[in-house]
Amino acid sequence: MSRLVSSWPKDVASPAYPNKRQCLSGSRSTSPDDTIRDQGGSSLRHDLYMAPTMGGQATATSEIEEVGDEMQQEAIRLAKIGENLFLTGKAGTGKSWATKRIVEDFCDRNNLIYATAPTGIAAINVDGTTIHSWGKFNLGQYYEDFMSMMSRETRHKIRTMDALLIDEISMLDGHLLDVLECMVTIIRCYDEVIQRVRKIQDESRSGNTLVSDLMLEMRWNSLSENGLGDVKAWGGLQIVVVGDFFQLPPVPAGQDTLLGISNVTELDLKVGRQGCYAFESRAWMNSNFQTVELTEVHRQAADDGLFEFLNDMREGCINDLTLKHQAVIQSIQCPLPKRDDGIIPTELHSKNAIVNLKNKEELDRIRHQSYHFPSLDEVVLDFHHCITPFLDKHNLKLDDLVSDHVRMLELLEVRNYTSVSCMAYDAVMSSDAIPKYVKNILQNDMEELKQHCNDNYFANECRVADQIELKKHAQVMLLWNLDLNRKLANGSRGIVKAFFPTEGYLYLLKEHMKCEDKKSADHGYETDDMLNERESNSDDHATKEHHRGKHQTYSNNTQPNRNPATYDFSSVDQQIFVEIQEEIKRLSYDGLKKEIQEMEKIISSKFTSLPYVEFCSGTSLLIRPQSFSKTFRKCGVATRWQIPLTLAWAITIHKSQGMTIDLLYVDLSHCFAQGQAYVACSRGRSLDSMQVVKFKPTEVKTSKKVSEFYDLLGKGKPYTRTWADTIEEFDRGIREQLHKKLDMESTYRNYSCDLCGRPCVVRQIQSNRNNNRGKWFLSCAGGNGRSRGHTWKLLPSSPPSEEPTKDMLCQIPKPGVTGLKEGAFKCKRFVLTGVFPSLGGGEGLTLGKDKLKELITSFGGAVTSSISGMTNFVVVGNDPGAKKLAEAEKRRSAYNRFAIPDKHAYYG
Ligand SMILES: Nc1ncnc2c1ncn2[C@@H]1O[C@H](COP(=O)(O)OP(=O)(O)OP(=O)(O)O)[C@@H](O)[C@H]1O
Repeated sequence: MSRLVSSWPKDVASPAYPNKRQCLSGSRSTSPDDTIRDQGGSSLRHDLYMAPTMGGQATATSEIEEVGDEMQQEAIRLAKIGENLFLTGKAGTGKSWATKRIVEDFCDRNNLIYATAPTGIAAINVDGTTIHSWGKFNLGQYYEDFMSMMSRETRHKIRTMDALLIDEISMLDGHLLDVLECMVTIIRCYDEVIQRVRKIQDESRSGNTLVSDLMLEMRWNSLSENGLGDVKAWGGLQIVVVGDFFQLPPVPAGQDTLLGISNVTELDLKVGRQGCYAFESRAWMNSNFQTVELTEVHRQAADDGLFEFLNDMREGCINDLTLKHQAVIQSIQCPLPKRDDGIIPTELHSKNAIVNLKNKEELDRIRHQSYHFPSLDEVVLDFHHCITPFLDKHNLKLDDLVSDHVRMLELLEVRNYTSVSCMAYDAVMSSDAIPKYVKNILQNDMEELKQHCNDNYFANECRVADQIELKKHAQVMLLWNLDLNRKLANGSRGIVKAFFPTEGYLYLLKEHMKCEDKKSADHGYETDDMLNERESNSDDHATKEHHRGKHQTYSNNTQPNRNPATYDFSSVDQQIFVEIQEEIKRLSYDGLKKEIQEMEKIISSKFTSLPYVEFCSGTSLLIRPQSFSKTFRKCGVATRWQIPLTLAWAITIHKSQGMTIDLLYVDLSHCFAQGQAYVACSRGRSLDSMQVVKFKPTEVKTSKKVSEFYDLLGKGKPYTRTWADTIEEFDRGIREQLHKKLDMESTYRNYSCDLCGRPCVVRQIQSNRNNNRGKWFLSCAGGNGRSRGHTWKLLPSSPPSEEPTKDMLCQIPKPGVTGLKEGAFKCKRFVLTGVFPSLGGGEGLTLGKDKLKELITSFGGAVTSSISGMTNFVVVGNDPGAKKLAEAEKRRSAYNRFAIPDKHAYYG
């Protein structure tokens, strides 16, 4: 592995070459015509605000040069001669710039290179696709079905391509890189290894080990023993990886399966893993990369000390502040002057909740009608894992139960969007053929899963909000990779132009479908409608159901007639109407069919109108709900149907990686990830165009592993720790946790509820609210815990040496300590947020909250966990939840509607 370091002096400005070519990511200038004029005072600012971050890049095209600096040229040369290349360097040194030139160079030579990145927005930055869509695989977290990745199309692509480029490599999981390498090698050397692979797959079916893990093992061990050791890494494919490991790390996979669901064993836990760096993979070790480290700064071109400061931040060297550091910190903390042109800075924050609060503030300034989009949340059990064993045991077939149930619902004309799994769950629960004990087990599993999804996925992890409020002219960001070719990815920015009736859109879709069907009929093909007619004339319903598939029958037939002969579009803007029609015409026949099916589901729920958004790339599109889901292995799936948009006056630091932002405001409070503070600050161009608040040198986190990796790289030595070590460590952690749980359970086994006397159970807090995740608590196994006054007490982090007495548990004071009259809070509902140090809650502990709750209930009040239209008081402590504050604020402005969950939503 070689390492080349630039000899270009940092303080010498690069020569200004004429701009012959447009920047690939392309900024669109804001013409006077673009300015929205019908909105009053703030309109100009809302529109102009889009300009600095177009396409995730605020690059001024006039600065782009045709020729790069010395090291950029060296990188392009190495890629050209076919070397495997690792292109790295500090933020703003022109890695993405050089990457685009490498891709151009391949294209000029008619060589096939695929530019990819781990996220949609990073992929757009290099005019590429995401690594997942390139590989056409659906790995999820567990890489189980390895062979299904190898579609004929993928195989052809991988065999015929010349190079694979991966940008933002710091965010790519090391284990995934190994899986990719294995896949590419096997495909490129298919004939040699396919027999072996089939054998592995057969063997793995009988055992418990994951197919992909076995295959990886084989790739590195057995294959070489069988004379395939000469198979080169990546099967000889050229690899170019680009990125800075000091920036954001891969997202950890988490440990979802620590749920007490039936049939989930300790073995299942093994697959919950932590993210690990790409340089920890065996693929990395064997890729024999030539390393080029870019050192010349292009983003922060001004000689104001910012670049040097950022470098020290990157490497975690700002604990002992020098005078120069102090001068920079002082300067970046100064507020930015207000601009005459109305442009306001792009705000970066560490957490979604803070971003949401800021965006809400900006939204409130717009004087247009609000449109509300409540999500549709579903939880379904993993049927195969949870129910099938019981059905088998009782010699029952799910198909029989489900179709009975479906027919019954059809008779009752129940209009509900739901999945077959939900139906099946209901079918099993309402069937007399299923013994009660099985139903109880399933119900417990379902409750456990629901609780887990509500506390974690729906409350914190899902990247789209449960309630979205939008207005015309709102700045928005897409949360879904809609179409990378049209630069519509997770992170793309846009502005809401209008709202369009969902029924009207469905009407247009169906009208177009009719035209298409007519065209096909004219050409002599049998259309879906003709097929339906033929089927309905047939007496044999069983055949019909078999022919069309249950799911389809279900979702179509339970819908009301949504085929109005005409639709009144008089309230819709003519131009937008035409644009939407044009967009519909772009859909393929299958795409149209799918769109109609999905829209039918959506209409049956809550989405009565849809936002029409103009994106920075120039494309305007009607945005319909998408399903955001998370699979809990062997337990079930949580799905949220929601419009994939979020307000975007402020964005999270994670979304900003790769951007250059001309006018920047950064709030560094609550930074949690390594490299996060560095990524945020390094988006700015100069000291006078950025403001940073809540900067604490001690909060600037860097990864020891990454420092070690770059140290070794500097010495020309390889990094030898692999993700397998990381996983082993992780497994060890889980095992320790399990043992601890057993210890805790046996220590507190004799404890019973203070209120009802039923036994208590030991559990761990799953939600990370108030940083409480992982803390142990003792709660009544029978009642609904704290809210009803049953025992709920935090436990010390490890079991005491002797048997605990009641005194050793956290004590709650008896009521009557205030001067309030009895029943003073009767019929009043309270919500508490934050910590209450004066009542004993500190460092994120809920102890103070418990005491306050006890006091409120002792005076007749009720304490609920979330704010609703019934809430009378929100009691705010230290460090309150931003979400709750925002909700309280919203309710105060007369928003008083309930989102009533659907029967099958299993939510709340
Ligand atoms: N050779 C060059 N000449 C002029 N401008 C350049 C050159 N290389 C990069 N730039 C400009 O410098 C800015 C930062 O470049 P780029 O985004 O490629 O850096 P990066 O190393 O990829 O940053 P990050 O790590 O933050 O993603 C961009 O505005 C880019 O257009």
